[in-house]
Amino acid sequence: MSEPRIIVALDYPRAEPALVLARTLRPELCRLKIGKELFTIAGPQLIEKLMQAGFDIFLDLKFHDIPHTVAAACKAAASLGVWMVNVHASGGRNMLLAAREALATSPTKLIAVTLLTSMNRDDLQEIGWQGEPNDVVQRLALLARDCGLDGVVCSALETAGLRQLIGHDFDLVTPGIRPVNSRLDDQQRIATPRQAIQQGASYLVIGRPITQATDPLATLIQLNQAIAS
Ligand SMILES: O=c1ccn([C@@H]2O[C@H](COP(=O)(O)O)[C@@H](O)[C@H]2O)c(=O)[nH]1
Repeated sequence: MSEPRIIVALDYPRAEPALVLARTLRPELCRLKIGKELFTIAGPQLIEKLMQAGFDIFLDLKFHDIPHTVAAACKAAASLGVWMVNVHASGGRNMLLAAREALATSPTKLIAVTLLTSMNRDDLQEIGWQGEPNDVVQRLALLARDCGLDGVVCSALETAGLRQLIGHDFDLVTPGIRPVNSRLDDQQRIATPRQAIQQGASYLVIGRPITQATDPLATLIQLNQAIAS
């Protein structure tokens, strides 16, 4: 069986519901993502339990700070044995290089967030970032690649362009995945799972469409079928 391409975002306020959901899912069908909310409350202990259950973990803490601090944080995160960690590409070259250097001998993947999938053109203008979302994503992805990172977080709307620009040896991790007829919630740059894979995404981050489904396992199986066919 090929590696799982879906990463389920466990955005929960406590460990218990995350563990309950994980017990219904299977490591051959998905990886799991732990973000700021759940890690703040449940920490390394929960990661350990989920890894013992066989899941690869993406620790999505999106570090963004001075280079020394981010390097130390990445090292601490990777020491938990997680599969993937991330930083914000907008932290700049020195921060990205420091993060890369900190994980130089680690098997943990290091990727950078380009532009949050909850942001659109107007949001960009308001914070004074030049260009369209696609331009910003390409600029930051090239910077991340130059600094030796393993990939970036972007929306599926930018993946085809990034594949042309950067090629295939670079992970493109895409949140903002919404199956047809599902709620947008706070996401703005979205695509269906199938569109994302067709456009060149390596991994799809999917939270609420799975975690809030009546039957999360059945939904995960359907989504895997949709991206396989
Ligand atoms: O640009 C980004 C970066 C990270 N995320 C995270 O992905 C999930 C998406 O959850 P949904 O419920 O499927 O919207 C969430 O944990 C975010 O923190 C993102 O959405 N966009």
